[in-house]
Amino acid sequence: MSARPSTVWVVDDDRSVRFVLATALREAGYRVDEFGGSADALAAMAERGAPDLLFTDVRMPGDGGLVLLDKLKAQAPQLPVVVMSAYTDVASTAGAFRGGAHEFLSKPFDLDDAVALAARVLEGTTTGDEDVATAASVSADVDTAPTLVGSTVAMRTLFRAIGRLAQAPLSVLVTGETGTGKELVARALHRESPRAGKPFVALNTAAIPSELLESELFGHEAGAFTGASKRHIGRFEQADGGTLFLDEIGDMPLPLQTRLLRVLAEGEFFRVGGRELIRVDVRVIAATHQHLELLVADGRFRADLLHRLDVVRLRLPPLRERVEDVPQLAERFLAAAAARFDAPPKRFARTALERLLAHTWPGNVRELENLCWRLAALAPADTVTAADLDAAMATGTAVQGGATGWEAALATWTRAELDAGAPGILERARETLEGVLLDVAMERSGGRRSEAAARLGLGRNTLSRKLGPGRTPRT
Ligand SMILES: Nc1ncnc2c1ncn2[C@@H]1O[C@H](COP(=O)(O)OP(=O)(O)OP(=O)(O)O)[C@@H](O)[C@H]1O
Repeated sequence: MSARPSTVWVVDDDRSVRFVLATALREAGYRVDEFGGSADALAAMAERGAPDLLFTDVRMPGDGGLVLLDKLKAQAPQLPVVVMSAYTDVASTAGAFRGGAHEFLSKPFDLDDAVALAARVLEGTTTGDEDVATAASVSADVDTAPTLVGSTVAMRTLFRAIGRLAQAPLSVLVTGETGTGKELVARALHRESPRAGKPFVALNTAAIPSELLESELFGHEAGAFTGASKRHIGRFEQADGGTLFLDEIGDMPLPLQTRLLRVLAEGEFFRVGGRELIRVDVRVIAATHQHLELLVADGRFRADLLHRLDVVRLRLPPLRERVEDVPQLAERFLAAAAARFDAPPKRFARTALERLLAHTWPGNVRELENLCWRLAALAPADTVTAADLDAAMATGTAVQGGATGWEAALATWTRAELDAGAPGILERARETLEGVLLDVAMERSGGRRSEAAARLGLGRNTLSRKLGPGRTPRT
């Protein structure tokens, strides 16, 4: 530290936060002033000039921290400002970075981290993000895509990175297992970027036959190949001015990788069969669940393309590494399902929640989301029990192809019925299921209705009604 101790200001309406942070900073040798709100800080600045560093809370009576940030940046553009907030979602962090924040500190924070951050900023050793942080201002959100949920350290760190990266026109490679939210991250990067008003175009490389991929990406002219009756505008052109999300990039055939690399380097291309040179301004975000370095070593992915796409890498942790986020995610999904079904949201019983936390989530967030939608539709009561959960998980496994026994048979039957466009599938399935249960229970109870009813957990009258006077057993 230089001879003159650096001055640090702490602006927060919460006296205890202010006190502990100021004390820790003083102990580290800084000259610290505390302010209970934006107005006091601005008045002090008018009087004695800017400090070397300023920490500010976001939500405060009067002007909030982001308005303060705006005013500070107008008066002292070089002043590094650290924004502190308990609101760590992408929109808040991106809002802070857009306003020119130097860093974002999630509350509650570790005091040592805050002091270390102050030291890094004051010694000018933060990562050179200043240019990024003070870059372009942006229009309001236009995309209403679902927001990323998560409050584990891993996710907060990710949100901060998204907030920061959204402002820079860099290529980003998003890695993570299937269903971890890679596309959602790409959408958030777009939504918070200066490109938000322009298109976000997604293309799943693995889902398109390789012979069609080139024209899907770059378009074609009429007559370019058999079946090309009309001109087709490719995804690159559709995304002009905006963001192109290339999912499963590891599945792109090698010849197309070569072409993509050239387009990325030159920013221009010909449509398939075309003569007009097309120029586009597109930010590319690629995603993969594969280990691209291994594909490179195998000769299946171009190293130079990897370098071009991988300017910044965001890794999405699998859900099993952040199970603390499961309850919050589940609540979000149950609420979304309830809104769709126009019903009150269901809640999890404690035992059900414990089961969710113990599960390993091979399908990650998508698996949890699907499970919640099934529960919202199928669990009978407002509270989801562990038994409801077991039943819904078994169905899920059947659907994902890992089931054995009757769930697998049911899944096969359902597929066949759906493919055949058969009507009333659920009703027929219910009737069949119930019929089998009743018949087998009667068989095992030697035809005694009261016993069969008791063993099934039904009232005797209900069973009688369901069996009817002359019903023929199915088994
Ligand atoms: N953190 C999150 N908060 C809320 N929803 C999420 C989150 N992560 C994922 N989801 C939801 O889970 C589903 C799967 O996410 P997404 O499609 O982004 O995953 P992905 O990693 O791109 O999957 P794949 O590799 O299979 O394409 C989506 O419906 C998405 O909205």
